[in-house]
Amino acid sequence: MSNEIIAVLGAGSWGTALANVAAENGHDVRLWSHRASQVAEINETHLNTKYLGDNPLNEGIVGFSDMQSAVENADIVLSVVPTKATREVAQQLVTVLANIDHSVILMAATKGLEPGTYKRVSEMLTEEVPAKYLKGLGVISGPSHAEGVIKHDPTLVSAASKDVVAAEKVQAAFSNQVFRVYTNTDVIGAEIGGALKNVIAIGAGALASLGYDANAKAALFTRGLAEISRLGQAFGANPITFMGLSGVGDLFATATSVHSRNFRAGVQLGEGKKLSDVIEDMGMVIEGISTTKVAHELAQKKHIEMPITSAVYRVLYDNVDVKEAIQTLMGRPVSQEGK
Ligand SMILES: NC(=O)C1=CN([C@@H]2O[C@H](COP(=O)(O)OP(=O)(O)OC[C@H]3O[C@@H](n4cnc5c(N)ncnc54)[C@H](OP(=O)(O)O)[C@@H]3O)[C@@H](O)[C@H]2O)C=CC1
Ligand SMILES: O=C(CO)COP(=O)(O)O
Repeated sequence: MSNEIIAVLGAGSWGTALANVAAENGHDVRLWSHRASQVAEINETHLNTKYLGDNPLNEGIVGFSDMQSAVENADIVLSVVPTKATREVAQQLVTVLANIDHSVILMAATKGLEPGTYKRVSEMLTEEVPAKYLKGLGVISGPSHAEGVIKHDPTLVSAASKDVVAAEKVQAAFSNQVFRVYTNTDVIGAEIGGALKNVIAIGAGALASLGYDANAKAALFTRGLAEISRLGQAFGANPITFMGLSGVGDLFATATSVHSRNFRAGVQLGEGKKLSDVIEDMGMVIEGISTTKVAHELAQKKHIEMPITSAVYRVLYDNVDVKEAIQTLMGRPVSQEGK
């Protein structure tokens, strides 16, 4: 394995965990954060306490406040900020790449859709970053809680890109005995699966808060995946992708785990907590809250049946009680499976 220079933009839980994987593989890893205090903590104590508690970070990770120093000579750049910060950070990256006249493989590990435009993260990056600065563009997706990755739980993800060489480079750079990267060319499927599973995970948390067991969970996962797949296919995704890591895999990991911010948000909403309090108390991005609105609007616009997404939307945005939302779902006209 060759030694790569890898810049990670965003030092939240996922950016830091991915930086740690790359540093453990012996790469030169630069972790950029917009907060100087966090950079100091990473460099001085090899910890990121706000996001990863007392889990020690590999000492090969160097924190940077200056994006240009982080990106200089980088082979691979990972964008791991929340969806809502993606364009802003991409614009800063473009300024840097123009200054140093450099091109990179750019991968997003963000899972969301842009409000208003309905764009996927890779679409935002394509719009923001001129092709002359790109040696390949793609996404990293799959069932991968930062809390598990940092503790070396065996984890599988996919690196999806139309550029197979770029995806293989990312695969080689990040794979090891506990972190295994598959390549995939279906970027649309990987992104729709990664973004939409968060909506179903909120629903799963709400179900859990009511004490419902395996039947209800299986119903939610199965029909949730059916509507994710319907939306994905409307955008040209390969339906097989939803049977893979960034589909059913990530849905399972997120909708069953207390590590998931989306699942936990669903539990709290089900317990009657106000949405604004749920967001404030989490202190980390809960992507599914915004994605639910985007997906609900998209479903209406494109006439795609997404009843579970609509139910989660009504709980989040219309203050509908979880039990009432479930009753509405169960009271829909009976139908044929496979449609
Ligand atoms: N956590 C996980 O296990 C996984 C997360 N993801 C996805 O990765 C993305 C990031 O998630 P995660 O790391 O968990 O999020 P966190 O909330 O843990 O961290 C977000 C990071 O982005 C920084 N940030 C926010 N806005 C900006 C901005 N405008 N400019 C620069 N930096 C900014 C935050 O800084 P500050 O501290 O100042 O707020 C923080 O360092 C999400 O889309 C998520 O869905 C995907 C797989 C796993
Ligand atoms: O995407 C994730 C795991 O694959 C993380 O999910 P949460 O954002 O819900 O924590």
